[in-house]
Amino acid sequence: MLSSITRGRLHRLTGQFHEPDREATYRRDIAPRVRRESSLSLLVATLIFGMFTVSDYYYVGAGTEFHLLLTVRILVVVSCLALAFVLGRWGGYCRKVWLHALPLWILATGIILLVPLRPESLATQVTAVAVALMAFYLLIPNLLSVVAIASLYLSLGFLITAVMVADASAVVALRISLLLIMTNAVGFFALLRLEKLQRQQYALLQEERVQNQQMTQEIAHRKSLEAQLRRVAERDVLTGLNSRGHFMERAQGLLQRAQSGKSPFCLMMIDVDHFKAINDTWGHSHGDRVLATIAETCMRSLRPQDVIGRFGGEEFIVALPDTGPEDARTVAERLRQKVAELPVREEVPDHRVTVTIGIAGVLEEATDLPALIQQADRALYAGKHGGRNRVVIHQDVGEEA
Ligand SMILES: Nc1nc2c(ncn2[C@@H]2O[C@H](COP(=O)(O)OP(=O)(O)OP(=O)(O)O)[C@@H](O)[C@H]2O)c(=O)[nH]1
Repeated sequence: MLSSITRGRLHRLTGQFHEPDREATYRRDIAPRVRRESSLSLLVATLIFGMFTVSDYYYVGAGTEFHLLLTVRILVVVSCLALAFVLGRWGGYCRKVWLHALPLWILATGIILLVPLRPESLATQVTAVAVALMAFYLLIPNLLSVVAIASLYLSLGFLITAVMVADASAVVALRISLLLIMTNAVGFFALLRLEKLQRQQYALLQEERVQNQQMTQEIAHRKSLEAQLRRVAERDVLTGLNSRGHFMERAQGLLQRAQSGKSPFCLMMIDVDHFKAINDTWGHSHGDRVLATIAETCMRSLRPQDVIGRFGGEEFIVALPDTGPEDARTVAERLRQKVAELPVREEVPDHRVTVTIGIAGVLEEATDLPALIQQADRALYAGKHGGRNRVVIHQDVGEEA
């Protein structure tokens, strides 16, 4: 099915694209194929032309005429073979159209020259000319104008020679003319159709390529948008830590791995003490900077395999794989101390920022993440209740760190 893309874009008589640029691109794209096919067709046609030496001998026998015929055939064959080689290597279809036309003219001249040398076999030669014309039209691809002109030259040249040299009668000349007109017409329209079909196919292919390219670009754009969205969803804007949702996903994975590998796993809830007072006294922007500094401090103090996220407000959450409660306490203590020593004098002058940390460890196999969070939260609450700036493990809720 041909789309509207190609309809009306091809010249009626040449089958070429109306737009010169498009035609030039088309020719450039098919140049290697045309070169190959032209060279091969020429090779075959030349060899067939040469093979007719046998029939020359049959018609004229060994003698001067035969030698002349042989010379013509050898000249045509040698020059055409050389041109077939040149075409195959350098026959640029766009710039060197004359190179494609030349062998056709040589072949046509060779065929015309046979008439005075073998006038008695005119009938056979008419058939040979008709076959040669069809071969020109059908075997030489994508060169309609070149082929049409060469065919016209062969037809007229043959007709004139037949009348002038072989003394063809008016009736015979008329018959030859009709046959050649018919052969030319059939050949021309067959090649015209072929040229149009090939260009239509090419145009459709181009269109498809453009669409595919657009689709690829669209897919790449969407993928990059998706990645951007994912990054936004996974990160907390203020602190750069994992967002709550992303933390839950990652922590869930770590917990499952710990449970199936029967390795210890702990969860830490970190809450900034009296943070409301910081906001109220120095403003939200100062509060934000304090939160970001604490987040950075925590992140730097953890191991690469630990996962930290912002749980909400001034609360952070940490998953510690391969860590038992006592080791988690050590980590938490280190964190607590580092926060307490933070140089945040610029943000909150004369204020010592502290955090309270609640820890829960997996004791039973069935413990799930929400339960663990609840336990850590309870420990945190106990820590707040117990005076803040401390670490509390869930199993010893009520005790001070
Ligand atoms: N600047 C800033 N403040 C926030 C943010 N998220 C939550 N807060 C504030 O953090 C404060 C938390 O206050 P509370 O829950 O009363 O806790 P607290 O004052 O830290 O007291 P304790 O936790 O009991 O020690 C609230 O005033 C929130 O508005 C944030 O992203 N930036």
